[in-house]
Amino acid sequence: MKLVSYEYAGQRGLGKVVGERVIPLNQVLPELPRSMAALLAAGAEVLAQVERVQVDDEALEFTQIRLLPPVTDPQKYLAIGMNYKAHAEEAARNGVPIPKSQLWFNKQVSCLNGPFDPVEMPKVSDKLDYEAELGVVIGKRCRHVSVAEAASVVAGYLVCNDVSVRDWQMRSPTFTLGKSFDTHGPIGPWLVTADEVPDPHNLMMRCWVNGELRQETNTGDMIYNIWEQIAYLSTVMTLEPGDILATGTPAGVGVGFDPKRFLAVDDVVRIEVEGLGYIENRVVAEK
Ligand SMILES: O=C(O)C/C=C\CC(=O)C(=O)O
Repeated sequence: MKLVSYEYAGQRGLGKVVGERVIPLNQVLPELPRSMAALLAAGAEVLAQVERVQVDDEALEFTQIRLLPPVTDPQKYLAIGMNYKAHAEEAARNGVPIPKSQLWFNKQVSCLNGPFDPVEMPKVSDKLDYEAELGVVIGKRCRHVSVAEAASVVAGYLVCNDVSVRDWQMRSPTFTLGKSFDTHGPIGPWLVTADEVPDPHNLMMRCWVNGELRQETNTGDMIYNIWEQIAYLSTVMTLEPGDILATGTPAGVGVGFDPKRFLAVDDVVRIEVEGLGYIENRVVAEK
């Protein structure tokens, strides 16, 4: 299934994508939770009910709705740095040491943004950068998950742009502030449930800026794979339904070029992951 969060006539709801249309799930199933994290927490039986919903006259056209981040209310949005070899090497050229273990940082959930919404160029920096990433959405409350069990706690996958403000990122070893400006977490366009992604470690991922290809990889090139990431994180913390993990960006980020190629106002960043669709965001000046 492809599940969306959307806004229509001033109301927010959950939808299921069928072909070119979106079934307004909260209209068809009034008892259904209105947020993705709550829907995932409701469990397999409720999701099976959603699976059975058929398209009818109530279905909306994409032109009628605004897509929101598929998960609008995660408890956590965590991202791993330097998780593709060629990217770790380009970062090392900028003086960022190659990590000896998984390097995780927070993107504050307040940075989440819709798949086609504008991304702001901060007033305080012009070092704005893009990072194409495969996103994982957790489907079950879990702790101490083994590598072998990790696939069973995944609800699905989506496309992420881990937008980064490089000077603010490097002001502190946690990266957090430079990764967390408002609007700097576009995700989407929908959550593709795990049953429709037979091998998340074999997906082509690409990023274009104004039509120019900047990043291209296969997700099989990750240093730490998704199952290792979930096992590592869940050693430390309970993961909750709706939590989002960004699984690393490949080589080709703007700060990796010589001279550096940061984003400018009016640039358009498009990121596509095979089987998951694409997100596309224009850079605008911060209001
Ligand atoms: O300065 C660089 O070259 C890149 C630094 C950090 C990489 C990063 O943010 C990541 O998410 O990976």
